[in-house]
Order: sequence, then C-alpha cells, then structure tokens
Amino acid sequence: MSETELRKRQAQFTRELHGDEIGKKTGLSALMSKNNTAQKEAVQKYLKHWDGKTDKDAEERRLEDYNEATHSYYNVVTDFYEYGWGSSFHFSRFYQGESFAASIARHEHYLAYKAGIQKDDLVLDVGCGVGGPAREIARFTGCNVIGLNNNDYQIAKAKYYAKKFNLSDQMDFVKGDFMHMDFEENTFDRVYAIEATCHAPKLEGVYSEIYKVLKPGGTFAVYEWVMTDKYDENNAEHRKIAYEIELGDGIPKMFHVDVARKALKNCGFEVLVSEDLADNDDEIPWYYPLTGEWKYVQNLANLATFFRTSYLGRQFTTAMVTVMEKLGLAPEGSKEVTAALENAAVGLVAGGKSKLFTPMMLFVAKKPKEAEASPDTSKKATQ
Ligand SMILES: CC(C)=CCC[C@@H](C)[C@H]1CC[C@H]2C3=C(CC[C@]12C)[C@@]1(C)CC[C@H](O)C[C@@H]1CC3
Ligand SMILES: C[S@@+](CC[C@H](N)C(=O)[O-])C[C@H]1O[C@@H](n2cnc3c(N)ncnc32)[C@H](O)[C@@H]1O
Repeated sequence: MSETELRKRQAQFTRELHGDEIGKKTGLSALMSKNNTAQKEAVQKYLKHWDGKTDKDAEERRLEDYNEATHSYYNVVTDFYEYGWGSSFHFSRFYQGESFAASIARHEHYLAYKAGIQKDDLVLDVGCGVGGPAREIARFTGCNVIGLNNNDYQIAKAKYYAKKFNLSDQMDFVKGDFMHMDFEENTFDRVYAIEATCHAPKLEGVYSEIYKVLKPGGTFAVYEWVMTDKYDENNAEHRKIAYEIELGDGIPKMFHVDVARKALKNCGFEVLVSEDLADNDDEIPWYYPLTGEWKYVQNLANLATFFRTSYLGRQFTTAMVTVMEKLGLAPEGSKEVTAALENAAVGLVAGGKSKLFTPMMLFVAKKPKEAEASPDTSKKATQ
C-alpha cells in the first residue's frame, strides 16, 4: 500500500474509532465513546504482532509493519495514558518533595536546555504524543514547535489542547511517519524527541531523516529508550524483560545503547552528550509510580496519580474496565489493552531495577555547520 493510501485509511479509521469530536473527552470517558467494531479491529491489529513469538520471523514482521502496529497501539492506549499519567507520555527523575507534574516538566525543560532551544527558534518535536512536552517547551523557551506524529487521534488531541491553552500561534501538529519526513531539507533550528524514536524499525532511518531536516549547525536532543551495557540478548531472563517492554509499549525491537550511538554517528552527527540519566544514585527511582511503593509518594496531590499507576490501582482499573466492557460501556478489547499495559509496567520496573533498560538515554548531537543535507547511510554498518 502506498504512503498516501495508508494515510487516508488511517485517517478514516480514526474517525470510525474515535468519532469526529476529539478532545473534549479524555481518559475513561473518551474510552466510553469508542466505536465497538473499530476498537476490536484496532486491538487485534496491535496484538497480532505480540502473540508471544520471539523468533526472528516474528521480529521481522513487527519491524516491517511498524507504522500500522504503533498507530494501532496508540489508538488503543492513548485514553489510558491520559487517565493514568497525564498529557506528557514519558518518564522523569524525581527529587525529594517534588510533585509528579513538576518532575515531568523539569525533564522537558532540561532537554530544551540541552538542545539549546532559543526564543523564536523553529523546533521539530519527533513523535509528539498529544503535545504535552511541546506546550511546556514552547512556554518555557518562547520557541515555535511543529509536532510530528503518525497517530491521527493524538494529532487531533494535540491541536485541541493547543487551542484550549491559547498556544495555537506557537505550534502546529502534522501527520507523518518519522522514517519518511515530508519537510524540506535544512528547515529546523533544533529537533528533539522524547521516548518516541524507539518505535522506529531502524534507528539510522529516523536519525537520518532528522539530520536531513535540521539546519547545519543545529542540534538534536533525544531521550532514547535503549537496553544498557548490562543487557545480554542471549540471556533468556534479559530477553524476557525486553520482550515485555516491546509488547506492552508497542515497540518492534528494543535496541542496545551502542546501536543508537553508532546510528547517530553513521548519520553524520557529532555526538556531544551521551549520558544515561537513569544511571545515578537518586533516592527515588524513575519507575517508582509503577512500583506501588507508598514510601515514595511525594505529596498528597499526587495520591490520585500514584494510585492509578500503582499495582493496586492498575488491578482496580482492569476490574472496572472489565465490568464496563461487560455492560457495553467500554468497547470490546479494552480489557486486553489493560492486560498489555500491565506487561509494560512489569517489564519496565524489572528493566529499571536491574538497570538492563533505560528510558532516558540522553543524546545531544550536532549537525556540523558544513554538513551535506542528506547523509548516505546505505554504505555504513547496519544494525
Ligand atoms: C511507550 C513509550 C515509548 C513511552 C511511554 C512511557 C510511559 C508514559 C508509559 C509506559 C507504560 C504506561 C502505563 C501507564 C501510563 C503510561 C505509561 C507509564 C498506565 C499507568 C496507565 C493507566 C493503566 O491503568 C495502567 C498503565 C500501566 C502502564
Ligand atoms: C511514548 S509517546 C511519546 C510522546 C511525546 N514525545 C511525549 O513525551 O509526550 C511516542 C510517540 O511517538 C509517536 N510515533 C511512533 N511511531 C511513529 C512514527 N513512525 N512516526 C511518527 N510518530 C511516531 C507515537 O504516535 C507517539 O505519539
């Protein structure tokens, strides 16, 4: 199927599944207004790739169908993410006494600072979700942001929120696959990506597109999801954790940190910063909201968030969604989605505790001033 046909079909499917009035309802109330048949199809399209098979063929199929697989994944998890986490779909570090929202915002500010984003810069947000980070970074720096996303539902939501918070003049959200960007070469002053490029079937593919659209001398800053140096692909326990993360988070293949670093270099980037922000002595670990350990809760205002993200809260949500599905209030397949998200939570905590995985491998990379726009990565080492 051509790129244009795929886009048309995905846009039409979004209307069927979520209706025309996207934005007003969020979380579980949005879940209650889905089209039943379309939801069943979306869940099936997502889960068909994660049927327990970890052999090379199954992996190859996931990599080939990355666009539809992630589109379907975010079609069915976005309402749960907003209900449980908010409108920034990423992790962060926590300081003692810091609220959940402050920690999420600080993580975004830090990336904007490391990318060197200035007032009036034109910035690309690769894999922008429903625009939580774009809104925060636009307010923080005064820059203009274009959010790129292949999920129509999230784009409609991001546009709705930008209008609601009077930020439409500073930002726009466009549909596109980050493996094949439609922007002109040398367009953006800065590019950032937060926990999104791990959905790529090949990191060189997305990084080379970023290199192409970035102006010479511009910087790209990313929080990458990778398996760390401790990870051994041939260790069954390690592979189980990586698979749980892939399944629960709609990722075709979790790559090793070296793959990401090499991919940046192969694309022509000069890597300025390469630091795992999770590799530290923080008293409160980044994965704490998913552990259900009350001792870490920072303040009373965070109790509701903490309950929803904790093991107990997740079981409660699953039970509630099961009843809602039985009563016909939630669409069929919603229960399966909560089960897949449970896998995500378990895999992420196991990966975090063992330090086999990090969701915050910070890379800051520069496109040299004298750079050619399109790197030829075809002759370089492959992943
Ligand atoms: C998928 C990628 C690359 C990034 C998303 C990171 C996080 C924002 C999500 C990873 C697992 C998600 C879960 C939830 C919210 C968003 C995540 C933390 C829930 C807490 C949402 C409410 C559900 O009932 C349980 C979910 C568990 C997993
Ligand atoms: C975990 S979310 C992070 C969203 C956002 N960066 C944030 O922090 O809130 C990953 C995002 O990447 C987007 N994405 C995944 N694959 C993509 C692709 N091939 N092209 C464009 N966007 C993609 C998803 O639709 C989703 O919005």
